[in-house]
Order: sequence, then C-alpha cells, then structure tokens
Amino acid sequence: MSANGRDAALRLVIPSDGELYEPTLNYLGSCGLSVRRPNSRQYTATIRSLPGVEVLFQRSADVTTKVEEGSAELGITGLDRYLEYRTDERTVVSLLDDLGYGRCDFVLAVPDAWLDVSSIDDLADLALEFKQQGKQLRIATKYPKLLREYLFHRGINYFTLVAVSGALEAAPVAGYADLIADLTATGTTLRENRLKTLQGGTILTSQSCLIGNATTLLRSKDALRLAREFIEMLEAHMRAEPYYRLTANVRGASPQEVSATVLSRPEVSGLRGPTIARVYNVEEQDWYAVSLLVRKDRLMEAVDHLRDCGGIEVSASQLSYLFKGESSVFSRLLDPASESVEEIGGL
Ligand SMILES: Nc1ncnc2c1ncn2[C@@H]1O[C@H](COP(=O)(O)OP(=O)(O)OP(=O)(O)O)[C@@H](O)[C@H]1O
Ligand SMILES: O=P(O)(O)OC[C@H]1O[C@H](OP(=O)(O)OP(=O)(O)O)[C@H](O)[C@@H]1O
Repeated sequence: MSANGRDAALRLVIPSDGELYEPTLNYLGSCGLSVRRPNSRQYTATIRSLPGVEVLFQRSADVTTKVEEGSAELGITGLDRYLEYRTDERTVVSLLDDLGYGRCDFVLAVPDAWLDVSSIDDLADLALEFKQQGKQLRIATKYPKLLREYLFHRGINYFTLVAVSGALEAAPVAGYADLIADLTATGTTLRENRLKTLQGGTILTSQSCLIGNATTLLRSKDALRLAREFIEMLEAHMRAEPYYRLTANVRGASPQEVSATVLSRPEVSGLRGPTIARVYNVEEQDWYAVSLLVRKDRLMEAVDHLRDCGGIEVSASQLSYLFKGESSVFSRLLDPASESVEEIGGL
C-alpha cells in the first residue's frame, strides 16, 4: 500500500461517457498509455505501461471535483468543465490546457427570429430594454459561473439564469428561457433549433485538458514520480506531433562538406542542425547518412533540399516523442505560481 493509503500510488480520473470518452482512450493509447478496462461496467482500469496508476471513470462534469477533493491526483476533462467547477485554483491546476481533441465553443445563441440582435452589444441593449419594461432576459445554461463572469465583464447586469442540465437548445421554443449559452462544435444543433450565435458572443473556446491536484501530488513521492512520467509522455508526444524525422544518403567528400551544404538552408536543416554519420560500403567510400527533424508543413521543401545536396533514398518517419532537457509542465507543477490557464478565452 502506498503513502496515500491506497493500492495505487497515482489515480487518474477520465470521462466515463459522452463526447470525451472514446477520444480520451484513443489519445492515451496514442501516447503509449493504453488503458486496460476489463469491461465497460467496471469503473476502474489500469495502464500497462505505467504500473502503479489506477484509472477511474467518472462523468466529465465530476472530474474536476474528484481531483479537487483528492480522490484522484490527475484528471482529464473539458476546459469548460474545469473552469466552471474548480473552487480553489491553487489546489486544482491545469497542467496541459490543450490535449488537441474535444474542441468546442461555449457561446451565447438567440432565436433566428431576433433580427435586430446580431452582436453582444445588441444583446446588452436588449437587456436594458427588458429592464425598462420591468423584465429580465432569461438565459438557459449549464455553466452559470463562466456565463455570469462573462456578462458582468461586458456590463450586462440584468438577466436571470435558468439552470438546465441537457437539451438546452429547446429552451427558447419551449418558452422557459429567451436565449441560451451552450457548447457548439459543428453548429448543427443550433441551426436545427433555429438559433444563431452572436458576434463577440463566444464565451470560451474549449478542448480537453489535463488537470492535477498540486497539494496531493506534492505530498507523495511515488505519486509525483508517476505523475512526472505520465505528464512527460503526453508532453513529449504532443511536442513530437508537428515533426518528421528525415533520413537520406548523401554523397560527399567529408562530413564537413555535407553538413555545410545541408546547413545552407537552416530552416530545413533540423532543430539544431543535421546529424551526419559515415555509411560503410564496400565499393564506395563517400556516402553519409544525414538525419534531421523537419516541420511537417516543410516536408517536400526539405526533401528537395536534401536532393539538391546530392541526397538519394530519403525516408520520412513520424516521431513518437520529443523529450526536452526537462519537463516544463512538471516544473510548473512544482512552482504553481506560474500557472496561467485564465488567459485562455480571455477569462
Ligand atoms: N459537440 C462536441 N464536440 C466536441 N466536444 C464536445 C462537444 N460537446 C461537448 N464537448 C466537450 O465534451 C465535454 C463533455 O460533454 P458531453 O456533452 O459529453 O457531456 P455530458 O454528457 O453533457 O455530461 P457528463 O459527461 O458530465 O454527463 C464538454 O465539457 C466539452 O468540453
Ligand atoms: O454544434 P454541434 O456539433 O451540433 O454540437 C453541439 C452539441 O454537442 C453537445 O451536446 P451533446 O450531444 O454532447 O449532449 P448534451 O446536449 O447532453 O450536452 C452540446 O451540448 C450541443 O448540444
């Protein structure tokens, strides 16, 4: 049993269903952290490549609370849910605020029939008109905290929030709210319900994020070690994504000559320059293997450059991980003062 009184030294809580369930399992798998869930009714699982980690499945709305109360040290959920439900921003921190999936916008949407309302300023005017008539705008949402902050910040103070847990888009037609503030991804649900977004009415741009409990993590050496390994795998996988490793056989008189030609185009000659190694060959002595990392959007430019340098047999492969000297995310965890997720979406 570990210091936190459980069999597992580190717990990770992830969504048990909904929009983020499958993408989270796929994402962890792509980072080399496949989750082994014995069956879909079991709410705990393990990660074979990281023994000592237990995975808990919870509703995405509950992930932040589970991390904050200490039932798990790490969690994956939508940034929207994290910002709405955290109560202590020093205890529960966002470690990676964009895992690259679960993208959606939290927006204000009004009925298409409101022809005179097309921007957030129009909505502010309407709120005043309502006030003069002794009424308040009724807004249906699942995210009262984020919405209130956003509206107050824009000087809109006269409104009533209607708490709804699902199918918000039906609220204006059903008559229990005038407009809604909800998530949208493709825009289909809003369109199908004859609702439109407002200019300047995006409250938050969200995606999945990794959150952690700084207090419980810093209390246990084992949890901290596993968290570092887990975070580094995610971070290095993300860092590797924009690059290919290119390898080519290049003919030249010496490594110096080959490196000089490759380095004549610094933008396609690797992060810190090419690695050059002698190719041993019985017939010809003057071949060198050149290896470098290039951004994916410069692939053909780099291939042509290597050809111009006398390269043949150019191969490109996807990188799995790119580790740096140290993990910047982990360093930030040890120094929570540098946490800055509030900048996202202008919140
Ligand atoms: N259409 C969408 N496309 C991409 N991501 C989305 C979409 N809708 C929601 N999300 C993201 O997925 C998270 C979970 O949303 P989802 O609709 O699955 O939750 P839910 O089923 O309403 O709630 P819970 O899982 O808590 O019961 C949201 O907080 C958001 O970050
Ligand atoms: O812009 P779109 O691509 O149409 O997606 C938007 C919908 O996706 C989410 O709902 P979800 O289906 O996850 O269920 P929910 O209504 O229970 O939240 C969100 O709440 C919207 O209703």
